[in-house]
Amino acid sequence: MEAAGTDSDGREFKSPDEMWLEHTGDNNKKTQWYRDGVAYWEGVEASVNGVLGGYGHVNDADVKGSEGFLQTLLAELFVDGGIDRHLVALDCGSGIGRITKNLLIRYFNEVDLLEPVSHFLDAARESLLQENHMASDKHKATNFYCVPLQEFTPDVGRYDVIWVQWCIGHLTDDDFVSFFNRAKIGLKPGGFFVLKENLARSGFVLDKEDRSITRSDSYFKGLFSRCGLHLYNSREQKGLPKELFAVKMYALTTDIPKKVTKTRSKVKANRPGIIK
Ligand SMILES: C[S@@+](CC[C@H](N)C(=O)[O-])C[C@H]1O[C@@H](n2cnc3c(N)ncnc32)[C@H](O)[C@@H]1O
Repeated sequence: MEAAGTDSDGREFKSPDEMWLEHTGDNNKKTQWYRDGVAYWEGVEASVNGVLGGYGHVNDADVKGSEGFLQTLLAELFVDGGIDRHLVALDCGSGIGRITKNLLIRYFNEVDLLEPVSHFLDAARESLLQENHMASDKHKATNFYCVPLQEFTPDVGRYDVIWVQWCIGHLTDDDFVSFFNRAKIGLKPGGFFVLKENLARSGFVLDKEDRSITRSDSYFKGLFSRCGLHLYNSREQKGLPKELFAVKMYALTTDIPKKVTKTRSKVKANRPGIIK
């Protein structure tokens, strides 16, 4: 990966390798990088506005965009949109459980959440367990893991979908690749990843405040191929304020998937269904 990038002070780096070497080049620096990232979020209020960096009002557009993409994927990849399957998702870097609460819990029978910042995860647990109580036991938040992505290995074959949104920028390239390689074993046969992230126009932008990087589309594609992942589909998020980075959703599979064939008589039933 050779494209040049900048940091939030406008300093230029010739390549990501130059930047990674400077910030995470030995074990001490790397430990500090991850500590600083978590410390930043520990100082942020556990609210939608907090996890969205003061842009709480983009929540609805974000959820709508994600829902459209998820519906397409479920309809194309799972028989009858997965309606006859016990669907399980993992929400990575879940923050306060915004995505689980507004989207995943309606489509999946179980959702696990992974988040390294304990006051975010506590807020998620509180609001989702309340929902569990009110809803039928056919869909619920099940496990709450307080660990960072770079230290997490999922149970074998538990998940239909592993959702990774607005958190992978905290991981170095090597940890990005090893996370996805470990996480592959957590997918059921036919399961997939959704990665939803900000995009730099080219190269990368390092945010020195929260210790994260925003990668470009081609930077991501280089990493997907290092992970041995297949890019099944992608879609740009619409309706975000112009001053924000562009946002893209990627659906990634471990193999080239076969689209589910729909018979004529089943066409009507073949749409994604919300679990009731
Ligand atoms: C911008 S917030 C997004 C939260 C959530 N994904 C959402 O969209 O509402 C970034 C999240 O990444 C989490 N995070 C920071 N470092 C992480 C790491 N190493 N592994 C996993 N998550 C991390 C933060 O604690 C925070 O909850």
